[in-house]
Amino acid sequence: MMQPVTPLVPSQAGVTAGTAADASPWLLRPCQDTAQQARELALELADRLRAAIDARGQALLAVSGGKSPLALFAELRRQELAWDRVTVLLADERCVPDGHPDSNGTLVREQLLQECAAAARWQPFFTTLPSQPSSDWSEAELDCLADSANQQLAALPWPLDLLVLGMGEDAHTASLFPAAPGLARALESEQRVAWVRPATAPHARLTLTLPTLLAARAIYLPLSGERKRAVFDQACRAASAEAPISLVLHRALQPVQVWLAP
Ligand SMILES: O=C1O[C@H](COP(=O)(O)O)[C@@H](O)[C@H](O)[C@H]1O
Repeated sequence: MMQPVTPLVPSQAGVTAGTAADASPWLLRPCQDTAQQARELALELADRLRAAIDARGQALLAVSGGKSPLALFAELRRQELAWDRVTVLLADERCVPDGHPDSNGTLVREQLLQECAAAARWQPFFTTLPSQPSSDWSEAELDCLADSANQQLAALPWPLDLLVLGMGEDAHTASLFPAAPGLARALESEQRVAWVRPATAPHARLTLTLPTLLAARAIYLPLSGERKRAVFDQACRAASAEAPISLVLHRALQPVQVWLAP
């Protein structure tokens, strides 16, 4: 059944529910611009981390890579909280060596784990990779890498306290890419991590699986730009593996908080 498209009508708090009929509606937060989005989202994420630490003595934070989160990371790393009780990991990683310009892990270490946030514990998906480029890796090699990541991550205090997602203009989120080899397993696996080999983007990837994403205690999706807004509007209509972000929006255990900037 088609879901109604969510109108953007801010409530008094500036947050609106996604759909009245949806069991886990997303929440919309309109922002004036990306600077305000980053500033206010960082304050909210810091409050969430403090609350998790108060409740459970520690916090598990997963962040996304790509180009969008730079302003958010610059604001978040300055927030004063008990960062030494926070473990930071990625929602997804490109299978490239540490220091590569496309490495999400390098981005997080250089842009987020600085200033106050330098005290956080960093949990990478991998530390070493096969020597040839990931485009040449066999499925057995990718299985091996995902198995090793699952072992590394097994001892973390799941579920995620806080998950900050991104979204591509092809409706991928984390590294759940539409129609990609590996996607079917990443959507269903009971493991934390699976591999995906996107046809439309460089590098094989490791990604948190859909069940792992959906179980997060809080999920934020900051978006900006008309093209991403159009993709998001489409994803609101129905849950479909052709638009993996829609699976998160429609099925997350907690309403996804979507922060929309022009
Ligand atoms: O490849 C990826 O893309 C998405 C979106 O990236 P952006 O550059 O459009 O912000 C990102 O969320 C994901 O972590 C990354 O690996």
